[in-house]
Amino acid sequence: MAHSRHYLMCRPDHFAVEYAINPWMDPEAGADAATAVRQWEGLKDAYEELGHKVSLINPIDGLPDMVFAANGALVVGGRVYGARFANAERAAEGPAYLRWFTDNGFATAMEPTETNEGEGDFLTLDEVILAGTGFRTAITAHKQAQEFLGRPVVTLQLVDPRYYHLDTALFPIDGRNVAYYPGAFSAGSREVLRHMFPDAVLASAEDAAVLGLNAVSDGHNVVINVEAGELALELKRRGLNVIPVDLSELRKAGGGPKCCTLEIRV
Ligand SMILES: CN(C)C(=N)NCCC[C@H](N)C(=O)O
Repeated sequence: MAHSRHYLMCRPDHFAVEYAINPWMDPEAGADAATAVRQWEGLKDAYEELGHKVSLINPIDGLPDMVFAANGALVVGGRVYGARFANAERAAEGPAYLRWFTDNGFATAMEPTETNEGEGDFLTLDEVILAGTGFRTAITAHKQAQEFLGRPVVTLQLVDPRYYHLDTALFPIDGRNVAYYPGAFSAGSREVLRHMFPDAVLASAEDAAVLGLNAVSDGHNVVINVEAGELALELKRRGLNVIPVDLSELRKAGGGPKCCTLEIRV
């Protein structure tokens, strides 16, 4: 099918909130792995019903955030730029994801020297890769990714700790346009976004606060957190097919649909 995508996902069998590395996480409140698995299955089913291919990486006991596959790498044109996590709690995920790619025939794979959290902070459009920095991914990784992937990388400065990854504050609607929450970005980066995307969808603080920007679009269908009502209406007004999903359990760790989804672009 024309809009078919290939996604890598990781079943949240070992999901938990045991540490706090972002403001959404409260280890005292915890989270329920069984509920997370059920909600995650709903997301996987939604992709498969849309005709997308889903591959799975085995979850590893002791890595409760491994469900957030988007952070595991950045894959463009079949080249795999590996992740190097900012926090020790997730450090082992980088090599695990890179190994999945080398085991599955991706010969051009790079173990990065610079701190970066994969598609959490790198979002790929047709002509450019947008890259977040400020909380997790180092600006030096933007340069390294550009050199390795041969695509222009545009740096965007994140300023609100609740929106610690670029993909919590912006998603590509298609290869040329995006939706974003302006409050997550510095004044200079807001100007860059206005300049690059004059027709962007601007999300409200309320929709950002339910991780409504952590959505996955194939250019026609947008899989988005069910609570992001106003944003969903605007996307529908623009002719997109909106598929709401409930990932409230995973939001307790600071993640949504996009966090659970690593796109494999060959
Ligand atoms: C948007 N993406 C990929 C994410 N925002 N990922 C969720 C990571 C959550 C994890 N507890 C962490 O803080 O790293």
